[in-house]
Amino acid sequence: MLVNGIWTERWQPVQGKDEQGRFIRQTSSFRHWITPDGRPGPTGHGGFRAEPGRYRLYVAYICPWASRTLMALALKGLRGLIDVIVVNPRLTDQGWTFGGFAGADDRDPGGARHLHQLYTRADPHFTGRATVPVLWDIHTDTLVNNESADIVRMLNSAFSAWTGPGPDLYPPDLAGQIDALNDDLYHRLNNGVYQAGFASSQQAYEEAYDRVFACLDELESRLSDGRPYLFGDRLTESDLRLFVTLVRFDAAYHGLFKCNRNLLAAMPALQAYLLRILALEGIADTVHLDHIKAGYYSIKALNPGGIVPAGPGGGSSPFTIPGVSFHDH
Ligand SMILES: N[C@@H](CCC(=O)N[C@@H](CS)C(=O)NCC(=O)O)C(=O)O
Repeated sequence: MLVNGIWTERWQPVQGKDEQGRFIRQTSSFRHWITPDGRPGPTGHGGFRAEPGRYRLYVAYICPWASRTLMALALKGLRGLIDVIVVNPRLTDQGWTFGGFAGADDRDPGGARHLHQLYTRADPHFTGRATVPVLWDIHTDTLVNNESADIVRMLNSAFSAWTGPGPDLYPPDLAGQIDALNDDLYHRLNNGVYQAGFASSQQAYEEAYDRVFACLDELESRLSDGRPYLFGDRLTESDLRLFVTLVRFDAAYHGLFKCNRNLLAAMPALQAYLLRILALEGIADTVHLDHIKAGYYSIKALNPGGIVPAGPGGGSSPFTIPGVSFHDH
């Protein structure tokens, strides 16, 4: 992490913990918004006008938070308007780096060797973790936003002059319900699996494990009425949030994070939902199972030997579905 602009190599996967050993995720620090006319959004400064070719999105395919921004790019038809740079999935003692892994970009067009250099370019005294995703403004050479929830929401509306409206991922009539479900999904599931994986006490692990599976059981029952998406026929932000955790579940969370009551493949409604979203145009390209496995299983604190498991695979693999071309990278 960075301390007053200086990189410290004492990187710990546990971002913070409370007195009971519960994992705590750091809050994001750059909160500016791209808006159609450059006016400030709900937080941060103005001046970030939606323009094709002006912005760059730095992601790691391993990272669920970054992946939801990639899903939003795909669904909103923004892949040609915003440049995407993919980092190496293995976190090093310099944090995220460029190059050295198939499917990752060899270099940063902006000249950084490590992602943390973008943070210090934007704020020479930055203190905190250099996380992905990063939304970068090429024109003013600064970091716009490093909070995926904001990025998904601004991509939903800022660029409609170029793309047309596309699917509304945050429709006003569902906003309150989406906010409530997002909050619940974050605490019990998206971050819940990390709380299980990075727990430093048995009690903290078991609490997180129980929350994860209680949440999955509720979602399984919610989707068992045949609805295609969480809120019925409309795909929303909440679906992006659920998908990114589900698609990593059997490959990483079941084994490495010890969320092992059952595989997701054993939950038919959730599995069908996962495959339904994976089949949407552009979504399979956001999922790179080789990055996901290599990245998670390189976390030394959890897997010192660095062995990457061969499974899951075979007939029950979620990635062998007819009609969906899934590439490892
Ligand atoms: N609040 C952030 C969280 C992002 C986050 O935690 N990213 C992780 C990867 S999944 C990261 O970059 N970790 C690097 C580190 O902690 O040093 C968001 O949703 O955008």
